[in-house]
Amino acid sequence: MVHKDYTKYTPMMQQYLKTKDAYPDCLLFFRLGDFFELFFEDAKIASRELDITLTKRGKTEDTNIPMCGVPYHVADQYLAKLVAKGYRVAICDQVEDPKEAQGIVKREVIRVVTPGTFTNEAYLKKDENRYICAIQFIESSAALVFLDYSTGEFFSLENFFQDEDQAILWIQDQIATYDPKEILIHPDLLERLEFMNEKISIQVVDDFMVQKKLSITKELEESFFKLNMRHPLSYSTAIFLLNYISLTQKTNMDHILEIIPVDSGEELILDETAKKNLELFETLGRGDQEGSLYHVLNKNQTSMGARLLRYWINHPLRDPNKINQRLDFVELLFNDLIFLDQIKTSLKDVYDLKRLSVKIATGSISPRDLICLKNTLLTSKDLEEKLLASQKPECLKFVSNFPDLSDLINLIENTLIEDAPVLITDTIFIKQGVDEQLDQLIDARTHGKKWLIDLEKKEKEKTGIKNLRIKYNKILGYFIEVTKSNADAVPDYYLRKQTLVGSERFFTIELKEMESQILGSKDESLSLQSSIFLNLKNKTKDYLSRIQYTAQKIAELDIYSSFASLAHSYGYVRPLIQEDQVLEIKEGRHPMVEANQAFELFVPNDTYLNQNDEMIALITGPNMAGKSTYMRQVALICILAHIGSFVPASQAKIPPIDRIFTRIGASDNLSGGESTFMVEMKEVATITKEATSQSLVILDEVGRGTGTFDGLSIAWALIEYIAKEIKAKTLFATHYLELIPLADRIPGLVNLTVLTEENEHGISFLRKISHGYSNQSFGIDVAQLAGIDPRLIQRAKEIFLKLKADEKEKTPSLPPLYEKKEDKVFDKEEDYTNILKKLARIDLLSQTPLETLTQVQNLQIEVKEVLNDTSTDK
Ligand SMILES: Nc1ncnc2c1ncn2[C@@H]1O[C@H](COP(=O)(O)OP(=O)(O)OP(=O)(O)O)[C@@H](O)[C@H]1O
Repeated sequence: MVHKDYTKYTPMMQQYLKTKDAYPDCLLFFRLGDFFELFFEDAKIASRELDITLTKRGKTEDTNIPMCGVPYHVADQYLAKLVAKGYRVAICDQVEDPKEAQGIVKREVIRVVTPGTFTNEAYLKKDENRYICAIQFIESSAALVFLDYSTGEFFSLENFFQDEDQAILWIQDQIATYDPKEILIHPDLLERLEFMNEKISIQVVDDFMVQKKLSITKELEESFFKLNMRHPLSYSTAIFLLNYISLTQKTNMDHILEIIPVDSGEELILDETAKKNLELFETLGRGDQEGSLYHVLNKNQTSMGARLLRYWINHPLRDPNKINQRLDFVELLFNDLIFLDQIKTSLKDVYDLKRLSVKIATGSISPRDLICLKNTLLTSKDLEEKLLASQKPECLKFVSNFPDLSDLINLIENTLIEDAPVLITDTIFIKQGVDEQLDQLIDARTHGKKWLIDLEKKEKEKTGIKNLRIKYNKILGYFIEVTKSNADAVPDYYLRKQTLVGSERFFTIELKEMESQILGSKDESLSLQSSIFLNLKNKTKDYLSRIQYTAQKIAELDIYSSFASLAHSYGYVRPLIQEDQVLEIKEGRHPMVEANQAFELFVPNDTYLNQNDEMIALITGPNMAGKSTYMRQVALICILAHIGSFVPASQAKIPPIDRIFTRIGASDNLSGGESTFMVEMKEVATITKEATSQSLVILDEVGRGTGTFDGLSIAWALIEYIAKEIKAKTLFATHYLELIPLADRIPGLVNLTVLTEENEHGISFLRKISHGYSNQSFGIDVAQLAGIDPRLIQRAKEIFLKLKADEKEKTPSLPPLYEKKEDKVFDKEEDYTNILKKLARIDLLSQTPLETLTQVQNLQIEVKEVLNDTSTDK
């Protein structure tokens, strides 16, 4: 609602309404004295969302104006709640001293707090970045930029797509990876995207035009220049996002030093499905962080390390050299426990430099923060010295470009006392010797205090009043207090100031004079300290890029030491990264199942996959045997190796992998309007379109979501397709026993099974993978273990025996094997004869109509193929 007629309101309300009308999509926090107040509709929303009392202030046309408010010094606490619920809040503060104001105090919106730009670290998750994102999709090119304003981390991604659906999928994958809290997007694109996370705040942008000239650092300008050369769409998207930040934050952005273009060609790609299925950040069932890969790996001492680890897991490397560089460092720390311990101990004291950087840039850093910065920089110097002293080549390389921040350390150390406060008050926090005038003022204050003590002593002696005290409060200033019983003993020169129930308060001319000296020096020293501190804050800005770089180095070191500790705790080994496309794991374990298994010991298993005779492993075995665990374990070991971690195995050779695909049940999207089977088929479609011979494919029971024949046929055809067309290393778990004989017919396909033992008590799981197959599912035994009513189990057993007995003793006729067209030597006549022979062999009397139908359908396909080939021949 726009309030056109302001005249019926008081001047203060008019000021409020004009400001509110300029920010219609925000709640307006309007500073009145020590409170931020909200009025009208805003007040109703805030009182509901923040659970604060709704009151009223004044009236308009006989109706009360609703009002509620929050104390200004704790406003962030309420802002955090509002932005978490997706609101934007405009902060309208007093921009002149009320004492100097003529008429109504001048107020302006100093900042708009939005879900993606809220930076108070007390309310941010320590181990998670908080991104704001802008997206553009123009003529087949899609660009996304992600900025964590609280740390200055800035990334761009750009891709070209021929297929629009693929572009949408890609955009959604990136959004799921970075999990932004706020998105700037064009309405047309918004319509085509499906946001799983409803908490994301969406800002619809009709036009990505830049409205304001930006003031950015030289470093950022340079990286923008490079970005514009390679990815112009990302460039314009990034400029727009920064423009938005500048318009809402109304402050500088000097902590944003570069934009990093993310090149997916250099990464092992993990789409959202794979991340979910492999439980990289949360468990499948309850969505808990505990039990995820991130949780097992995160042994970091610092928040910076914990956040960087998230990034590394989301973006595993593909280049063996880069992976080996990380592994070298982990190995070095792994082999030197004392050194590892020293580094971990030092890292414990490290402060979050990245989140400090936004405070430095915006000038909101406190004296206490600067002391923390100085101490962290001292620790970083100490770490650098430790690494240098080790004389190890990896360490020397790591510290070779460590920035020198000694000047800044000295500057802070020489200016601030160690116990510096969070808020600037009149307490002294600037060191002696920094400013002569300040020293004199402090002297006067100290002298004044001593004078007061002496005066108290002198007056006690003079008057003989033992409990005479000199006290101070804000209203009366300094005064002499005596109890009522001694009031008669006070001398004439005592002037009465206040009478209380049990005491009398006086002053003297002498005391009044000293009071103005002491209080004057207090005010003066406060303003002098503030200006010295302001100067220090400004100088600190010059060191921002070096501070950011140090933060990055500390975060990396933290992860390396975390990986080394993890390797020790769980007995991980360094993987060998080799290009020959052989994946070989000896005694591999599942990192999360192993870490969470308190009672049962994890049974290790071997894996061998190559690009020739052992490319696809078909895994059969009873329910609950451990098939899914085994397949996930292989994928997780590959991911661990690609992020530079040791792996849970006794030996591992891992080839560079371009992408891990997973098709594992239970990830249906019913709320998104798709059936379980449709989701399954979409995932299979992605695999067939995008997997390459360097991919790892995990397929768990593909086809089980539909009728047996459909499901079996799809599973069968998929195995053939992977073996012939894609040649990706694949693990395929199934209960379709009909697929087992395929190993004899499809080169590269091998059968694996999980061993079990049967005894008089039923089935026991050995969890051991072995070559071979299992043609029993033991589904009823597992149902019994699950506690299903024994009567139901008994009946199921009877039905099972009956069905088995009815089964005809015959080898099912198999459809012809898939053949690649170019391999086929074309002979029309011979083909027709073969088809006719097959038709003649169909045993109409002994098989079911459905079986006959399937066989005829297959023959029909073959006939069509021959006809097609003939027509292209002509
Ligand atoms: N190697 C192992 N060592 C110890 N426990 C294991 C091992 N593998 C699996 N398990 C445990 O066995 C249970 C079943 O494993 P999993 O889900 O992998 O079986 P499955 O064969 O895929 O079953 P289904 O066919 O019913 O899906 C899990 O709880 C897991 O923790």
